[in-house]
Amino acid sequence: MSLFDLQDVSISYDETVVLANLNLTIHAGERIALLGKSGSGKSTLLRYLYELSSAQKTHKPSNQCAWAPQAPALSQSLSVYHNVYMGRLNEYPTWRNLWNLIRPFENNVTEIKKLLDVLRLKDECFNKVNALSGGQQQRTGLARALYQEKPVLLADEPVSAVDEYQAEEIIKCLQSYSQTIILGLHDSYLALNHCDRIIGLKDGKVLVDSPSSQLTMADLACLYQ
Ligand SMILES: Nc1ncnc2c1ncn2[C@@H]1O[C@H](COP(=O)(O)OP(=O)(O)OP(=O)(O)O)[C@@H](O)[C@H]1O
Repeated sequence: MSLFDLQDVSISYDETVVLANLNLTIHAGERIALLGKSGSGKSTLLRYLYELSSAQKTHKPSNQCAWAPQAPALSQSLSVYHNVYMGRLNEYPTWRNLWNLIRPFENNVTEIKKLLDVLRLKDECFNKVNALSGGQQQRTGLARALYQEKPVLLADEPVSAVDEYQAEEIIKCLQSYSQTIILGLHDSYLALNHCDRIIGLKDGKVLVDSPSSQLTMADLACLYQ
């Protein structure tokens, strides 16, 4: 089943075309890494896909995509727990959400702590976001997206602020929460080892689009020259 089918799509900011004449089909179950040097358009493409999925939601019960941007909009004066819980606000009635603000529900705390454990944020669960580092805040945004348990996850640089060991753990975690993942990454090694398809952007175009099993690190060097 195709989730996204872009035919000759160009994406612009005002008059400036960032990605031109894209032809991309993305299927359910794929684990895709978007690669390319800074400014090549990875975030632009991810945001476009998320907006497309949001626009399509009138035809579906709900948006099937969770979105973890590079700079998540977090409520700084609330705890990590409450920011993650916000991923599911729409699932519950208002009275329950208000009650949870004062007295968190045990089942939600258990679920969220399990997720925070993988993201190495468990000890921060009830700390306010404004006391966290940039990397911890980014992972809080990622936890909020994962907590939605949507079948598709679009994540922009989800592991840019962690060490390589933790990056591998986090990518595995993303794969266990969502059937389809599309990640903007800077690390070609991680992309080759944890994703099954690589889409490489350069000069406003798709320069590479292949199964990662058919690519080596040397094949990806062209994206950064
Ligand atoms: N809101 C915006 N308005 C105008 N131009 C933008 C906007 N956002 C991004 N751009 C431009 O679009 C191009 C692609 O940016 P984008 O953020 O998608 O790249 P990227 O590959 O995600 O970069 P990075 O790896 O640094 O995050 C860049 O030239 C950037 O300056």
